[in-house]
Amino acid sequence: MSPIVRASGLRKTYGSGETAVTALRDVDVAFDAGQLTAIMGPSGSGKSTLMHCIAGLDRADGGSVVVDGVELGSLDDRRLTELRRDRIGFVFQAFNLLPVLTAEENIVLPMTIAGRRPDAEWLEQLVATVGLTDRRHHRPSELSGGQQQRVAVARALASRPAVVFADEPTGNLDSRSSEEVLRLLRRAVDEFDQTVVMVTHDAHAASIADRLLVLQDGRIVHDGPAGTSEDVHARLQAATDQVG
Ligand SMILES: Nc1ncnc2c1ncn2[C@@H]1O[C@H](COP(=O)(O)OP(=O)(O)OP(=O)(O)O)[C@@H](O)[C@H]1O
Repeated sequence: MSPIVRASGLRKTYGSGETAVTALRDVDVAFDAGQLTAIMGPSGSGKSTLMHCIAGLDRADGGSVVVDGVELGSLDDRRLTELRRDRIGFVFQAFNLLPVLTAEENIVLPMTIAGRRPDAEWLEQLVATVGLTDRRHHRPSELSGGQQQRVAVARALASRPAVVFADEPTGNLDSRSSEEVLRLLRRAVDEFDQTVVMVTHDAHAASIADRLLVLQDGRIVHDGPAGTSEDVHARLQAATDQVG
């Protein structure tokens, strides 16, 4: 079975000359379907850059990215936007919900824009799974941070994308809401066979993953099972010590 996402020889440098910063150095990585992967690493190690390049939010300087069988480098901006809308789900630290829309309208928005209607039964299941059945007609300002992030997770899952990218999904949440969001991402993988890739600074969040990638200075320095929070912590420490 071929992976859902594959990056080969990915390179990215910001700026030029003396002030140039190399954020990715020949990164090769593949993500199989139905797995939850956590990406960790010290600040500035290239996590966001890697996620943005493999999610089609930014273009790498070299190498290739294939998502769901499509080589991103071959797409013009319009096609890339369509691929992101149709095949990729996003969860951001800042929720990014539209304030004038209700929870349910936010959930179906990407599909509405694409001119598609979500299957009614699937929508019911999704709203129930994220625990928002009685809040579906509320606007974001009437919801807690945890509830808003659950809306964002449902929105990411609504079109049954090939892959969901979550960038620090618990970064703005208290521990109880974080736990709820993490449990949801885990359920998306276990029950809906969703593929999820999550960037996080939180060792506990990473411990719910199947796989842990650790980045250091634009390279992957660890790739293996996530294990417990303590395991994650030790991996991160080892990667940091190794270079620092
Ligand atoms: N737009 C940009 N212009 C210049 N340099 C950048 C830009 N974006 C990132 N960088 C640099 O590239 C490197 C990798 O940054 P990146 O944001 O990918 O790291 P990160 O691991 O996600 O960090 P953090 O955990 O702090 O979010 C850093 O040295 C950063 O300063």
